[in-house]
This record gives sequence, structure tokens and C-alpha cells, in this order.
Amino acid sequence: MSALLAMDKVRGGYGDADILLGVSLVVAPREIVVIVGPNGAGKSTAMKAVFGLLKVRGGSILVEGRDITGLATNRIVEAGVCYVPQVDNVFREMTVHENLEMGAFLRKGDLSAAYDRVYALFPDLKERQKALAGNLSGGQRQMVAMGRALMLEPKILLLDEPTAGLSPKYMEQIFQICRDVRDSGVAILLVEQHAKQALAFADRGYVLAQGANRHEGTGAELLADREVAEMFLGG
Ligand SMILES: Nc1ncnc2c1ncn2[C@@H]1O[C@H](COP(=O)(O)OP(=O)(O)OP(=O)(O)O)[C@@H](O)[C@H]1O
Repeated sequence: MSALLAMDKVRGGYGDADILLGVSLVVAPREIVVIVGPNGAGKSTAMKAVFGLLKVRGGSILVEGRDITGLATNRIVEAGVCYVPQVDNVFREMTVHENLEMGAFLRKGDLSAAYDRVYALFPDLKERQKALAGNLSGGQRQMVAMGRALMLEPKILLLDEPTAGLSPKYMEQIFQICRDVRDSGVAILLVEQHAKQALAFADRGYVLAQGANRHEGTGAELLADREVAEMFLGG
């Protein structure tokens, strides 16, 4: 498999303490990959490591074969990676359209194709272009956050728990949007607490425990794995 993103034995953490003790994963172009695992396993930390938000003390992170380990976040964005954090991911006092505009601040030139692309993926947002992001539902705000990241036309989108706090209906909608984003040519790496639902929808998954890989496979393989089910999916 030719990797778009490849993490190899990544170690690192906050301050002096290592949280990641050797995390390896790959995401192929046009693939949805999910990271699941218990609380505190290091799922969000692994994602932050890719985006340059913590000190990586060992291993490597490559995008299309290019080493981005330790680069500044703006360089990582230039390499084609965008990240949507779990909280505080929209400007609530700004309209939907202004949020998208902010997303594109690193880009120059005509953005009309980028707006068209985002609004085609998120018809709900197109209807609410002038609404304040703070007045939208949680699911719609998540769409704004994803749309804002997509304004930079990344090759891969990193999503930290995009369905946290959402109703099952919105969770399904966000998963469907992820499929549409993938089908438009952007790979997705996401962290999910809703492990069963996420594995059922993702192309492949990784189970992380205590800062290291424990299991990997297609979503269907992981769902069918007895140990995964007993240890990580509640039986
Ligand atoms: N900014 C931070 N500073 C110090 N320690 C942190 C920080 N963020 C997370 N940690 C610690 O790193 C460990 C892994 O956290 P992380 O958020 O990556 O876990 P997770 O697998 O995403 O689980 P959760 O679902 O609970 O978020 C935890 O012990 C957490 O307390």
C-alpha cells in the first residue's frame, strides 16, 4: 500500500513524560482510518503528534514519503495535512461564511472554487452561510469546522472525535460526510469514542492502548476479533 501518511514507532508526549510509546500507522490516499481505544490511550495525542502540536522524541512521520517530523504546523499544513480539534473548533461570533474565509487565510488568489467545493459537500452550510456559527447545532458546528479545514484543500484531514456529544442521527450524518469527503479525494484519519459505529464505517482501524498499537485491520476484521470485542468494545 502506498502511504499518504505514515507514522513509524512515534514516541513523544507533553513535558518530559512520554505518552506515545511507539505508535505506527498508515493511511492510504482516499482512505478513512479510525483510531479507537480506551480513555487515555493516547489517541488524540497521536493525532496531535502528526500536526506538530507536541514534541516527537522518536520515530518518524512521513507525508507522501516526505519527513514532516518536528516541522512547524504551517509547514505541515503546506504538506497537505489539516486538523480539526475536538473543542473550540469554530469562531462562534462569526458567520459560517466568515469561518470558511478564516480557514483559507493561508491561501492566496481566487477562492470561489474552494467555497463551491465545501458548500457542495455541506448543503446545510450553504443554506446557513450568514448564520452565526455560535447559533448552530453541535452537528452543524462540526460541519463548519470540517469545512473550514477543507478550504485549505488538504490531502488528509485529521478529525479528533468529530461525533462527540452528537445525537445518533448527527453521528450518521457526520460519517456520511466523511465518506463524501473521502470520495472527493481527501483521506481521513479520525479518533472516535463510538468505537463500534466507527469501525463499521471506516475502511481500516487501529486499536491503541497505553500509548502503543494493539490491533489493526479492516473495520470488519476488528469488529469480528474476539479480543478486540472483549477488551475494547464492551463484549
Ligand atoms: N495537554 C496535556 N498535557 C499533559 N498531559 C496530557 C495533555 N493532554 C493529554 N494528556 C495526557 O495524555 C494521556 C493521553 O491522552 P489522550 O487525550 O491522547 O487520550 P485519548 O486516547 O485521546 O483518550 P480520551 O478519549 O480520554 O481523550 C492522558 O493520560 C492525558 O491525561
